[in-house]
Parts: sequence; structure tokens; C-alpha cells
Amino acid sequence: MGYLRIYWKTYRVKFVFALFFLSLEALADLMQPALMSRIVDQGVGKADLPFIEQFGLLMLTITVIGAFCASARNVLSGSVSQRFAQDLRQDLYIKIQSFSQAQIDHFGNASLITRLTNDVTRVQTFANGMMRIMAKAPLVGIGSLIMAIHLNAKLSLVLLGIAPIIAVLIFLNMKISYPFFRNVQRALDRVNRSMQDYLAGVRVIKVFNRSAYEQKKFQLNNNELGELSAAASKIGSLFAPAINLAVNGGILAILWFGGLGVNSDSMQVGTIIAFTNYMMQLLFAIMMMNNAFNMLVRAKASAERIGQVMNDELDQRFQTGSLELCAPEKKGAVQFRHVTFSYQKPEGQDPVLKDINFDLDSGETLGIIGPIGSGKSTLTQLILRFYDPDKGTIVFNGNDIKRYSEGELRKRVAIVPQRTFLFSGSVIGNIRWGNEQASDEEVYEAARIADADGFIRRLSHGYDSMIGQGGVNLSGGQKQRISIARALIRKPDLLILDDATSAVDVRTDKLIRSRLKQALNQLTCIIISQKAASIKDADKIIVMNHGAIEAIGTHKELLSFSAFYRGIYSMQMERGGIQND
Ligand SMILES: Nc1ncnc2c1ncn2[C@@H]1O[C@H](COP(=O)(O)OP(=O)(O)OP(=O)(O)O)[C@@H](O)[C@H]1O
Repeated sequence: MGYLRIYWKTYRVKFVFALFFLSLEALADLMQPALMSRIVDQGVGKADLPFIEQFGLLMLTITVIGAFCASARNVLSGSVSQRFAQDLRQDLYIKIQSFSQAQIDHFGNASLITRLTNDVTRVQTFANGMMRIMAKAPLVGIGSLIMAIHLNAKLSLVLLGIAPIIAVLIFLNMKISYPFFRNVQRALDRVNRSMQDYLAGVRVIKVFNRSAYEQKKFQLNNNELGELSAAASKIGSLFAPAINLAVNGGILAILWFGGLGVNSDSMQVGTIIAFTNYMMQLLFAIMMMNNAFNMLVRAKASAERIGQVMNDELDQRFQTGSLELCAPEKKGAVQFRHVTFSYQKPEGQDPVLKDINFDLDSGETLGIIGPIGSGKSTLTQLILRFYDPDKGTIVFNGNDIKRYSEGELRKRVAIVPQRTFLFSGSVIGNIRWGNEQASDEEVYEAARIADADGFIRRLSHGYDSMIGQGGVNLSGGQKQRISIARALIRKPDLLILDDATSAVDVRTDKLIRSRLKQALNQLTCIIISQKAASIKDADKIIVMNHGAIEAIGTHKELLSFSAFYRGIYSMQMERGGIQND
């Protein structure tokens, strides 16, 4: 949990001030019974009114000081804990942003969200509690003990009897409940994941009429969370009364021995009242400490989960600084040399990509086709360094991709992924998201090439029409075309279209391709498609099969020598999926 040190350094002064006010407040609490004992024994006992007035005023002054200190530490603790949580969340977010796709896959989206929200809140609650009550508990506890011994050393022996019992109870409480709190957070991850799955797949769930099934899945996770939380708090609720019982037993013993002392005139009533008052404060302090330990175990479980993210070594290193630009004839060019890759590490399973070798020259269009799951998308994701290959090298623009900074590489390569993603906001905002500096004219031109301009202008507010979260109010084909425009506006050296026209009809698909060719004839392009028609005009076509390159060549060449390609092509011809163009 070393990562927390930086926040301690930032906020330690305010933290110490909060503790200072808290200590004064505790001191004020501790003085009250002693003053009261004197008022009872010396003032009331001897009917000394001026003494009562003088000490009464002193008690009032101390109470006012205590109240002022309580307000000051409340203000400080509130601001410190809020800012600390704000900083921690921000740093966690930045850390997650720096993660490779493999690291995000490893933690899972839902778990990262829980860590960023619920886990941070738990640590914040603990930090706040530390400044509000927790640090007060040991102060009041030890102070009460000292004051009690000072009042009557013999009577204080009772405390020695119950102290070890209470210590053992608190220790057991912590030890038993810690694993439960860790499991509660994991169960919360699962609840969040089912909610995320539902929201992401709501249309499919409704179409397949699987709402009841999904509800059951959520219920299972929710029940598990409920049961684990109940079990965790049950442990706390078993130990709290046991501790209470031990302290109340102590008070009873004091009243018993004190009663005997008053009878034998060796003790005064005021002393007994003050002593039991200190015992009550001690009880309160112990209960607070028990609560504090409960909060500590929860916060520890959460802090560890946050620490796993904060301390996770980045598995990808990007260069900093910019790389000299390549020769113009290499712009957009890509070379794969003996590239092998598997998602599951360490390797043991059949790699997803096996010994991939190919050259894509500047200005060329490369088509990639192959059965589902043959590794087409993975291949292009390696160019963007979403993942790094296990073996081999990838050269882009004449340089090994590992020599680029993250920003530089991703500025030069634009991808339109299989699953389009649009943000809530205006259409123009979504397209300009690809390049904030783009003028309106450039936006319209990109949309025109992507065959999006026409339908956008027909929307109720044209380019200013609002898109719902994830593009809910647009059709699949419309979303794809806006995504293509967003990628084009970046003016990349290499454009990757990963099945980016799967939702548009054959005519539009052809129109987009021909406009791309006309408008950007120097643009190097990779088109992944299930449809042979979308890639048949490419300068080169790679046919993927089971993670390996089955064949590579032009459409004509492949028809002549690749039975596999011929198979795909003739099957689509029979289905009428390819129109002669
Ligand atoms: N994030 C991931 N983690 C683990 N395995 C993955 C991941 N993404 C893809 N795979 C696996 O890698 C293999 C190749 O997937 P990839 O998406 O590259 O195939 P594809 O040819 O693009 O398929 P499709 O035509 O359906 O898009 C598949 O077996 C898939 O299950």
C-alpha cells in the first residue's frame, strides 16, 4: 500500500491539524467527570455555592472549547477526505488509461469500475473516520484510564481484569471478518458485471426474450452479495455485544467495590460517579475502536484492490518523445515479420496468430478475409499495440512500432472497429472527436466520403442532431458511417476498417470504397471483411485460416491458386452476396 504515501505527504499537515483539534476535544471530554466529581464532593457535599458557580463556569467554558474543536476537525476531515478521494480516483483513472488491452482484460471492466468507485469510497470513509472518531478513541481510552487510576488506584485494578478479554475479542473480530469483506467486494464486482452485460446487450436480451433468464443471473449474484454482506456484518454484531458485556461487567464490579468503599467511608460518592463516568467513556472508546477496526478491515481490503491496479506493472512500454518522420514512400507501409501472438500467457495454447509475414506498401489497400475467429481483428490490433506480439516484429512507416510514442502511433493509424462506439452528444461533435482541429468543411467532406452526409442532413437538426449514449437513436449502418467519417478526419497514414461496413448494404459499401479510393488514393488501407465483394478490388488480399496466412495475392491470383479462397468466393456468389461490379 505504498502508493498511499503520496496522498499522506500532500494532506499530512491538514490531517495533523484535524488530529490536534480532535485531541483538544478529547481532553475537554476527559476533564468533565473530574470537574463534576469536585462539584459533587466539595461543592454540593459542603453546600459551597461560590465553588459550584466557579467550577460550573469552568465546565461550560471547556464544553464550548470542545464544541469549537469538534467543528474545526469536522471541516478539516471533510475537506481532506474528499480531496484525497478525488486525487486517488483521478490517479487510478490515469493508471487504468495507461493499461494495455491485456491488462484491462485481466482485471475486467466491472471490477475496474468497482475499484474506482466503491473501493475508493471505502478508503475515503476510513480516512474521514480516522480524523473524526478513530483517533479520538485511543486518546479518550488511555486518558480515561489515567484519570481513573488518578482518582482511585485500587478500583482501577478491575480494569486490568477486563482489558485482556476485550483485546482478545477485538483481535478475533478483525481476524475473522477480514476475508469476508474481501469477498464482499468481489461479489460486488460480479453484480456490476451482470448489470453492465445487461445494459450492453439489452436489445439482444429483449429480442431473445431472455429477460427472466438475465434477471435470475442478476439475482444469483445479488443474493451472493447480500449473503456475504450479511455474514460479514453478523460477525461484527456478534462481537459488539460481547465487548459491551465485558465492559458492563467491569462497571458492575466498580459499583460493587465502590459501594463497599462508601459504606466503609474510604471513598466519596463523587469519586464513584466520576469513576463510572470514566468507565463509560472507556466503554465508548472501546466500541469506537472496535468500529474503527471494522472499518479498517473493509478499507484494507479495498486499499489492496486499488493497490493491485496502482502497482500493476505496465506490460507495454511506449517510447516518449517523437520519432523522426519516415521517408514519404514508406507512409502507411506495414511489414509483419514472423509475428506470433496468443492472448493467454504464458503460452501453452495454440497461438491466435502463427508466424505471420506480409508486406503492405505505401498507398496500397490490403484486404483480409477468413472464417470467424481466424485472427483477422487481432492482426490489426497488434499494429496499434493494443497487444504486443509474443514473437516477431511489426514495422510501420519504416520503423519498428515499439519505437513510437503511444500518441504518435495512434495519431498515424486510425481504426474503425467492428463494434462501433459513439458518444452521447451531437453528430458533428462525434465526427470531430477524431480531430478537434478539423474545420466544418473537413467534417462535411469526411462525412461525404463515408456516405454519411446525406442522412445526417436529413436528421431533424442536421449535424447538430443529438446522438443518445452509444448511438441508440441511429441505425447500425448510420453508426458505422459516422465512425468511418470520424476515422477519416484524423487524416491517418494508415486506415483500418475492421468489418466497418458490415451493416451497410452492398451498394453503399461499394460507394464508400470507391469514394475512399478517389478522395484518398494515397491512403494506405486495410479492409477486413467477411464479404469477398468488399475486398476483391484490393491490391493484395490475405486469406486467414486458424491464425495463419492461408494464401496471399490479388483476387485474380487467389482465384487461380487458392482453393480455400475460391471456396469462400464461390459460396458467396451462390448466395448472391457478390454483385458483379
Ligand atoms: N480479448 C480476447 N481474449 C482472449 N481471446 C480472444 C480475445 N479476442 C479474441 N480472442 C480469440 O482470438 C481468436 C481470434 O479472434 P479475432 O477477433 O481476431 O478473429 P476474427 O477473425 O477477427 O473473427 P471475426 O470474423 O468473428 O471478427 C478467436 O478464437 C477469439 O476467441
